[in-house]
Amino acid sequence: MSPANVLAVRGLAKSFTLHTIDGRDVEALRGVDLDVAAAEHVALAGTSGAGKSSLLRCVYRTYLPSAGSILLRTSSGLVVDLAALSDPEVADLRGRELGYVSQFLRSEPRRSVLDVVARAGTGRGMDPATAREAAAVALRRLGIDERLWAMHTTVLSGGQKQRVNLAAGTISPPRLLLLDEPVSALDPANREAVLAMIAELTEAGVAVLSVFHDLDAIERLATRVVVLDDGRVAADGAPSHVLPALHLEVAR
Ligand SMILES: Nc1ncnc2c1ncn2[C@@H]1O[C@H](COP(=O)(O)OP(=O)(O)OP(=O)(O)O)[C@@H](O)[C@H]1O
Repeated sequence: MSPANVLAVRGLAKSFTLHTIDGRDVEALRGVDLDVAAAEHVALAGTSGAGKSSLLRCVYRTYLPSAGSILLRTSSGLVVDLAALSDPEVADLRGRELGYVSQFLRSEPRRSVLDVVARAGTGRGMDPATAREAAAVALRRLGIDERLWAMHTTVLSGGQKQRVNLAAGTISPPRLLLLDEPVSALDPANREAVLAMIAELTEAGVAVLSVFHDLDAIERLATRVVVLDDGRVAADGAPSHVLPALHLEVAR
């Protein structure tokens, strides 16, 4: 693994057996190689079903890969293979090294907005008072009105849930941030605020691997674009090289 890389994925494969439909296998990933360095934002692109979300979920180890390695260089310089770690080892790394923000907030009944974000902070080793302060900063930053902080997350709108999710996922910047459609439910002003925050995280040295459906967000944030096609890497290069072809595909 090159010393510059935070993440090095090699030969990653993931298949699903559809037990309820004649037991057939779906191959979501068929041998993906991909690197992400510190302060680099790699955006995954490709048509629906190409394997983008499956790749993020394998890296976060929501999915156990079928084959291949997912090497992560931790803050201490140690290189670990996420594909081979036990669940408790992965859970430990999730707190300190890996952040994952999807488009959906896991609704936690009877837990307030401030609690949900502060708990993400204590999960990353902050003491409770510091975590509440950091949660307040993150919520303000993402434009969540203070009147909502005591409310249960279940009553929030889709866009509010998405921003609470982002506040929790970035309360203390992880080494590798995985983003799956983080602005899909946001109005233009909040979308701008979130895109600016993501750009700042990259500038601060966080390695980002993302999925955005809109090419404008990719154009603004990505330092590199990796195009997946049917579970394989079809292109990997600078946005200025890869995006024109994607624009043409969208226009078709
Ligand atoms: N949990 C699962 N069980 C069975 N099949 C799955 C599962 N997750 C993904 N797949 C299949 O894997 C393939 C890749 O799906 P994936 O969600 O990774 O694609 P994607 O590129 O993120 O698509 P989209 O842009 O529509 O979100 C698809 O054929 C999908 O049906």
